[in-house]
Amino acid sequence: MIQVEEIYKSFGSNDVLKGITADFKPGKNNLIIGSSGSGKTTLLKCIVGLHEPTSGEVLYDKENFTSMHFEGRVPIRKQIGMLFQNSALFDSMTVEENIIFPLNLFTEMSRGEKLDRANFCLERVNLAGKNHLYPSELSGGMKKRVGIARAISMQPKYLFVDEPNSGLDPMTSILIDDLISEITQDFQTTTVIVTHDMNSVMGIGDHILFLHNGEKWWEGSNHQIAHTDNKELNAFVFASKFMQAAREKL
Ligand SMILES: Nc1ncnc2c1ncn2[C@@H]1O[C@H](COP(=O)(O)OP(=O)(O)OP(=O)(O)O)[C@@H](O)[C@H]1O
Repeated sequence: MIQVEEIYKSFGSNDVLKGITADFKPGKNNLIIGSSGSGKTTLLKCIVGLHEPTSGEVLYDKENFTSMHFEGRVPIRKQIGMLFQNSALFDSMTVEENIIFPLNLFTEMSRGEKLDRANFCLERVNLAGKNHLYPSELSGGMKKRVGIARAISMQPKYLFVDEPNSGLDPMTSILIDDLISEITQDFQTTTVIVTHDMNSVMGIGDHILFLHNGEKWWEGSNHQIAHTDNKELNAFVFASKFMQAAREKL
């Protein structure tokens, strides 16, 4: 479990996060949503240590990550998998080399063990046999799946995903969401996803945090969100005509 306690983050005079407290549980898809500039990415970066919070704490399974120095954080970092918005694959490496990259950095595994792990991960994302392709030979959806395979190569306890659906068509987006959700279930990862995508919210939102102007404005599940009377959340969720029409049927 990840606990975020009273996180504040300012950049100069810009107070971006204003006291966010939340728990993210294992085996759940924890979604952070909110309009542009509400602080979603800043919160994600504070949780993984890419930003230091101005105040407040982040705990990984009760261990205070925020108060640790670089060296102390290494064991927790090794248990973190990340899928970045643009998949962030290395273009000069094959699919297999991309997946093995973290294993080379962080483990003493033999070459055979690394290849076995790469093949297991590729199978898990339905890309078995694509080992020797280069990223330029892959579609956007396939790149995301390779990104997921790399993110799970270290068998992470914690999985962070930034905008998994950006640049994907609706059908592929749903496949990627379902894959992330299955992995969360199968490996009981604590998964934290930043998203704008209302299909994701409705489809896989076990636990949703809605940020508004840097504050936690609402928290609940996808079942609850459809019936909320929170004005700002309603405006966000039902901004499109399609969602307004869908609400009539809920
Ligand atoms: N490194 C930084 N230095 C200064 N200001 C920053 C930095 N990172 C983010 N900000 C500011 O923090 C605010 C929130 O940005 P953030 O990227 O967290 O929002 P977001 O909700 O993820 O937005 P979007 O949905 O558009 O990605 C913005 O005003 C942004 O300018």
